[in-house]
Amino acid sequence: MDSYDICLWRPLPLNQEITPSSSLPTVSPQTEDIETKGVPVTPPNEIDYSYKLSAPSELTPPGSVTPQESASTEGSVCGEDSASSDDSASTAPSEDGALAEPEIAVELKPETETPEPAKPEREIPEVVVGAPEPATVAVQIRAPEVYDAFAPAATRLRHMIKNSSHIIKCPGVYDGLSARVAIQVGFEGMYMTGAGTTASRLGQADLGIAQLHDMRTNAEMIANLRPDGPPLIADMDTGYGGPIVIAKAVQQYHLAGVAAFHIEDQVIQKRCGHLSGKEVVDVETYIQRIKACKVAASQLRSDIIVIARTDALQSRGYDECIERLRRARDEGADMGILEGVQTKEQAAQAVKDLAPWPLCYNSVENGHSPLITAQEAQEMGYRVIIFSFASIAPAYVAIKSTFEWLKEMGTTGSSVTPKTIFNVCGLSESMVIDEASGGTAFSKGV
Ligand SMILES: C[C@](O)(C(=O)O)[C@H](CC(=O)O)C(=O)O
Repeated sequence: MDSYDICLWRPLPLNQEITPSSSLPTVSPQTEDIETKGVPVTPPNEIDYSYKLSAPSELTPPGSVTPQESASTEGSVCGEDSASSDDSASTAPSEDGALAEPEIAVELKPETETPEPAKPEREIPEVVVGAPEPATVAVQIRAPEVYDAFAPAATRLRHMIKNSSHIIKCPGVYDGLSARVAIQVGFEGMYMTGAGTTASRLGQADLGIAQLHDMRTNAEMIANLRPDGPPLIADMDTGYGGPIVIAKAVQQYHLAGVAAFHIEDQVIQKRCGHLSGKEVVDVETYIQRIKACKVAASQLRSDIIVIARTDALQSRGYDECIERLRRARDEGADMGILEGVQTKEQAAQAVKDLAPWPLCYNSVENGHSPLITAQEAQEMGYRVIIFSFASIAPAYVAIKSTFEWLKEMGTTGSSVTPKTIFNVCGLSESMVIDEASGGTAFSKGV
């Protein structure tokens, strides 16, 4: 028994103030170590991939096309470039959704200047948190500026949660392209939605159909697009089994490079948290799940962040949810999610009731919860906000309206070039690698 008692590893807790001595050491990449003679290579996080962030003024509000509007707008093609579309297509909403098409200007020369780490375009204003004392402390922690791009994503996310005064906004991504767009736009973190993974990989509804293999392979691909990029929070549903399977799931997510995951208390035959008729397991079974996560993470010496989610609101009420989350917290869960909150007041109350334990808000627009913006969630004291449907919903709208147009007109009317997509998906990264390796794959252009 003793040999299994290896829970000595204690990752940095998220609900305690950190001191400089517990901060990550800053690693300055040794450029000369990775420079080969005659083939100048910059460290991975210093390569100029020549991506340009869109200016906020160029952005079209993503909510500007609702599924209803799209269905009823004959001939409109979501995601088309009106400037270069033909007459009929020019009625369509502006191109690339919210994205200005990046000019591909592949720079194969080594950088002369060290690039700034991606920063949000607009500073998020400092907020005064209206929560009671402990929550205020948890939210206002400002640790020293330490950020190591080479640290595991889990470690980086832990430090981001501890060290930033603003809420970490994570768009839901469900495949490589949506994740690439999140990286291109410059998000600090990403969220792999189980609903979106199930819909896109399996063509199925969020009913517990996706299994560990489906989820892990998707998460692994997304997390490794840019290992030094935005940390990935991934859905782990119910953990896909009992404690042994859950421990395997944690191991697989850890090895996949996932920074954080949430595990819930629904029965294995679960459903989306924003559907009615959810059933939850008893508290002891839920706590077993959390313990299994912590044992596995501990064995792996992993910083992976365990987010305990409860779906008990519908069937057991608010107080039992808070009790479940408290128990999960006491078992070492790093963060909590109260799924499907019914009112803004309830969302704010949960932060207060669980303070200083950090909470993540799951924003499912048009789901069972009220619309809460990132700013509002920040003011309530939430530390992370995930927007589960942020890519799958607009993708559906765009694909459907384009297909309707194609069916009618015999052409998509699209102005997006193949290169636009390839650029987002790392064309220039591949070119840099080829050039630096002495390859000539792109010597005649691309
Ligand atoms: C967060 C979630 O687990 C997801 O898979 O994205 C879903 C989102 C949804 O299906 O509405 C959930 O909230 O259960």
